[in-house]
Amino acid sequence: MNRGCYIGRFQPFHNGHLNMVERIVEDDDIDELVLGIGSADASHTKHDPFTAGERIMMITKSLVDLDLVTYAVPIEDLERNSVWVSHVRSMSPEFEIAYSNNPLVIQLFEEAGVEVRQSPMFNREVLEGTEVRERMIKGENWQPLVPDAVVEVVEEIGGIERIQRVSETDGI
Ligand SMILES: Nc1ncnc2c1ncn2[C@@H]1O[C@H](COP(=O)(O)OP(=O)(O)OP(=O)(O)O)[C@@H](O)[C@H]1O
Ligand SMILES: NC(=O)c1ccc[n+]([C@@H]2O[C@H](COP(=O)(O)O)[C@@H](O)[C@H]2O)c1
Repeated sequence: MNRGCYIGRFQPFHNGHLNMVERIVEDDDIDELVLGIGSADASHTKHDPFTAGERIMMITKSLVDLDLVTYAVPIEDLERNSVWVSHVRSMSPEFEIAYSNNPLVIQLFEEAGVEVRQSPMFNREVLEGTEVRERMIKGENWQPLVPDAVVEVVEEIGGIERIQRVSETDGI
């Protein structure tokens, strides 16, 4: 039994993340997958608009039809990178393989002796959290970049009004 762990901020969970999960499903040696929600303590900013709970909703609803057991686990940031992998382990179901394309995350897991698997970037020109958030702020067409379930969650929580308001300057 092997469990994987895919870490990201998922602000919001978009189709690039979904493609990555679908690719992990194809890894025959992976039976279950943890989605580690990084910067879990961050919310209500332009860079990190959604709470950990809202990101859990986005991920759970987007992956509901997937043929894989998944766990979404919030992971708060720490001041010290050197102990971050222990911190992740302390919050997560046990896992053997980490999935990430983030150089710092890869470095920290490899130093801790964890196998790391990367994936190609899917349609990265548009499938990027920063691009999705920019489109939300400008009132542009962000919906095609995310799973339908994420559109529903963003609507339910008033996410567009929130990101637009917290991105405003107060004019001072
Ligand atoms: N289009 C994509 N294809 C494959 N992997 C991706 C894609 N976008 C992000 N990832 C990977 O998913 C993980 C989590 O990414 P993250 O939540 O930071 O999304 P992001 O799109 O890079 O967001 P942001 O622009 O907010 O930094 C990282 O390892 C990242 O490299
Ligand atoms: N010291 C730390 O708290 C530490 C170290 C490495 C990664 N992280 C987090 O892991 C996540 C990595 O996700 P991304 O690949 O989406 O950037 C981020 O939330 C990042 O803050 C935290």
